[in-house]
Amino acid sequence: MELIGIIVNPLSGNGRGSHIWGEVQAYLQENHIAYLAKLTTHAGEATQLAITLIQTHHVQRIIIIGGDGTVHEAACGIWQYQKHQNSNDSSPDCAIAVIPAGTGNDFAKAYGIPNHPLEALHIALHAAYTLQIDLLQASQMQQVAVNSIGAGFDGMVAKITNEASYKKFLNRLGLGKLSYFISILRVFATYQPSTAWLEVDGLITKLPNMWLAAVANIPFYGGAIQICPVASPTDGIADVVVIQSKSRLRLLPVLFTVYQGKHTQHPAVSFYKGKSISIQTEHPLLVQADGEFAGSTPLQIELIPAAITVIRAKPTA
Ligand SMILES: Nc1ncnc2c1ncn2[C@@H]1O[C@H](COP(=O)(O)OP(=O)(O)OP(=O)(O)O)[C@@H](O)[C@H]1O
Repeated sequence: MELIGIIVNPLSGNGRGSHIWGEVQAYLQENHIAYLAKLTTHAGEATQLAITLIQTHHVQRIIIIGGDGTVHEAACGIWQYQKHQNSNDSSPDCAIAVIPAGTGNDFAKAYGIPNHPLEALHIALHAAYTLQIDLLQASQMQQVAVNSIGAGFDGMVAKITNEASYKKFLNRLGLGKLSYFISILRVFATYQPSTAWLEVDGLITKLPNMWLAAVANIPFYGGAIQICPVASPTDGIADVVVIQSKSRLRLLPVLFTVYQGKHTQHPAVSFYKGKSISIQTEHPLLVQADGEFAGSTPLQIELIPAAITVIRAKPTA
């Protein structure tokens, strides 16, 4: 019988992870499903937990109960393990699945995973649909991102959201996504754009008055903001979205259309595509990777094609 690895962030979604784990555990036990669960005890631990589950317990599937931050860490572990795997080792790659328990849950949304824990669990257990997804590797972080890496405005939003007391409060009310919107409004009121230089596959573009530059692997970030509607995790290419404006007021329409992905024609917004991306800035800007604060610019990002396997929901026609 296959042993299924499970990583739980009990604190994700302000305790939702712990609650969901109780429900999932009861189902697994009632149905005599073999599993090995590891609960995180501190930030950053899910990377090593994923490596241990694969290396020591030989799991071929890891289910994450948590938010995008925990998925990010576990994906780093799976990728690091696979990278150092002996090339003679023919054992199949370890797939990752998610039962969303976080605040934003953009990863789950991108792969059609429902919010209902047992429905998400069924998808993870049946594993009828899988995808080999690209990853974004940020060289200075020794990390990979599954969703996006962004600098500037969104780095600041990630930082203040993760520190905000209203995130906890809104999660308790089941309104966690609203916390990103509140942070966006807060940052929007005071953010000062600056000059940056974007290099995509060797082509350098100067970006005066840059608010943000985000490299996207999926269309969403920040709790279902459709920042880059055309981004695909399976096309072997990264999409870069840049927002530039001298005027704050001029960006208001972007703020209110970006949730539906209808900001793409706005003159302040531009898109690029490439595999090797660097972002240099006149002064260090905050960086987010999968919604977690991840240092500051400069950034060098490489796309790693078809790097890990994701268990997804049945694709809609
Ligand atoms: N036991 C723990 N104690 C403290 N921090 C933890 C623990 N386990 C994980 N973390 C950290 O919590 C951060 C957020 O976790 P996660 O993304 O799962 O939940 P979230 O913040 O509620 O959701 P989202 O990322 O969707 O906003 C991660 O950076 C992770 O490293």
